[in-house]
Amino acid sequence: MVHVALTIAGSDSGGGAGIQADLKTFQELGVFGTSALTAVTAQNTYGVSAIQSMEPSIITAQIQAVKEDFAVQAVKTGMLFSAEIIQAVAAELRDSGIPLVIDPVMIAKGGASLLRDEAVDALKSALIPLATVVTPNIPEAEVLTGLEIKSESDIERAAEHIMALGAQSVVIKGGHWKEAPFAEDLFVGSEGTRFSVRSPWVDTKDTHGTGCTYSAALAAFLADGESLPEAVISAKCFIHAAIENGLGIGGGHGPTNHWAYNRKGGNLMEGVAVIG
Ligand SMILES: Nc1ncnc2c1ncn2[C@@H]1O[C@H](COP(=O)(O)OP(=O)(O)OP(=O)(O)O)[C@@H](O)[C@H]1O
Ligand SMILES: Cc1ncc(CO)c(N)n1
Repeated sequence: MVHVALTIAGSDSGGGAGIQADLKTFQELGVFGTSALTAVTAQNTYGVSAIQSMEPSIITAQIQAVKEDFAVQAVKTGMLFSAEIIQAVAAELRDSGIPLVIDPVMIAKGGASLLRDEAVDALKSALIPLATVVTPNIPEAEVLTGLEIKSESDIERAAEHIMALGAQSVVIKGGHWKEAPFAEDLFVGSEGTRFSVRSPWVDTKDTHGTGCTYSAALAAFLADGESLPEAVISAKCFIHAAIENGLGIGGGHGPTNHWAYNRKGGNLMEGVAVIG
């Protein structure tokens, strides 16, 4: 039977990030995509020009409508914007028993804020404790932990800190740490599981929506029954193929190529290595 995943995220009119990236990723991975829209952004590859968030009650209603009808096998959250929205989403996900990927989206590539400053506390206290896995980039990990991340040991410390907030596991994505020799993500799970997944850097400006696409792929592989460590590795393979085969559309930070993984053929792990 087909597996069902739910994304709770904002709309990116430019189609490279947000709910559009999530649904394209689910589709490519053979998972039936459902959605609860948290906000509408007017956005393209240059940046965000307007944001309108949804009323929490309509977000709750969307999640309930999906949950009442489908056996959802994985949920991911993206842009949540306000503390009220985070509380509404957390109330629907608490005790659901469904694997939950939290991408703690804060700032768009062009600098626009997708999460109000005062919502960070709600994210930490209400949502992160429900997470199967949290997937911050390095600036997001700094905001969540209050730590300054300058080295590999800082990344490890930040991961432990996020686990201490109650998350079952964390992936700290290395896409913003350009001085590192590889684009390397650290996974830390329960019972001491810890490894890194790395790929060569792709020299491109077309990285709009990499985090959304990555976390959607992670949710899709979980919905499909992969174990968490397997899904972390598979999601890296998906995003690496998507970045490596950029589409060259849009004048700013262009979107990634959601078709690339399926069109790759041969060894899907090519270019990706697991360390530790
Ligand atoms: N230039 C690159 N080359 C190869 N891999 C990359 C590159 N940039 C990012 N990645 C990988 O893409 C994934 C997403 O990481 P990143 O840190 O860019 O997320 P993000 O900042 O949340 O993305 P966004 O905010 O654009 O949605 C990670 O697996 C990271 O290692
Ligand atoms: C709607 C939306 N969600 C997430 C991101 C982060 O990439 C974005 N740019 N736009």
